[in-house]
Amino acid sequence: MQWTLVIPLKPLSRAKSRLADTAADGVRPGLVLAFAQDTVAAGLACPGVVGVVVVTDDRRAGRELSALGARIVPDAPARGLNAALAHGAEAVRLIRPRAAVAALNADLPALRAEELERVLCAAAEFPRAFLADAAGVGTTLLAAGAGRELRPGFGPGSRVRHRASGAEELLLGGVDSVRQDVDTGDDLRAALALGVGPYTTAACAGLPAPGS
Ligand SMILES: Nc1nc2c(ncn2[C@@H]2O[C@H](COP(=O)(O)OP(=O)(O)OP(=O)(O)O)[C@@H](O)[C@H]2O)c(=O)[nH]1
Ligand SMILES: C=C(OP(=O)(O)O)C(=O)O
Repeated sequence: MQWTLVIPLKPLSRAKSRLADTAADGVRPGLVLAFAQDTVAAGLACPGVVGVVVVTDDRRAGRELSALGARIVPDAPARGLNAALAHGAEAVRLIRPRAAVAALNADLPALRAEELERVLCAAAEFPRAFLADAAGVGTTLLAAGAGRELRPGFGPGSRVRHRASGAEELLLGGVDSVRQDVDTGDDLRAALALGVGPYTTAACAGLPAPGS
């Protein structure tokens, strides 16, 4: 199965507020952009991925991520994360009505293409499927096969919501890079331990050691 990823991204100046202790206001937007660049680059490097759509109103992010090969869709609904994801999936299916779509957070700086490939192969066995985040309470990926509505229920505690929605939980091991979202300084330290991509490596060079 060939997947189109739908990646939501808040305006950089407002994103990742929980990283304020780790990255000051002046540098946090660049760090958030770097997370998104590493996420998009790994997504595009995944053999099962035919395209990446980023739903964002941020002009700088739009420019940089489209230079990597993503298609940028404005966050026209402006009604939060799940409305943005539903809108992105619709934009994909206006062009390819039978597209399989997978929503993926933009904060996965350690994402590895081969691990994403394993998750998408597993998701292809079900009409809808999701992967829980490293903390075990949220979700990093929600997939919907051809002809299936995405029905995103992201946000705090989304793991139980996605399970209750009938999506299959993917209980795979060895896909830590797909689970490791970064909300806090501790998350960033965990992602650095897994090994982050080149954009985040460069953006972290000027930061104090996370958690110090
Ligand atoms: N397009 C769009 N993306 C969103 C919106 N809200 C959240 N996101 C993105 O959804 C993903 C998951 O959101 P969070 O992990 O809560 O990120 P965040 O809102 O930047 O983080 P905090 O400020 O710490 O809550 C990230 O990629 C965000 O950039 C929204 O209203 N529109
Ligand atoms: C968006 C989510 O949560 P967080 O803000 O913790 O990344 C989620 O897990 O659905």
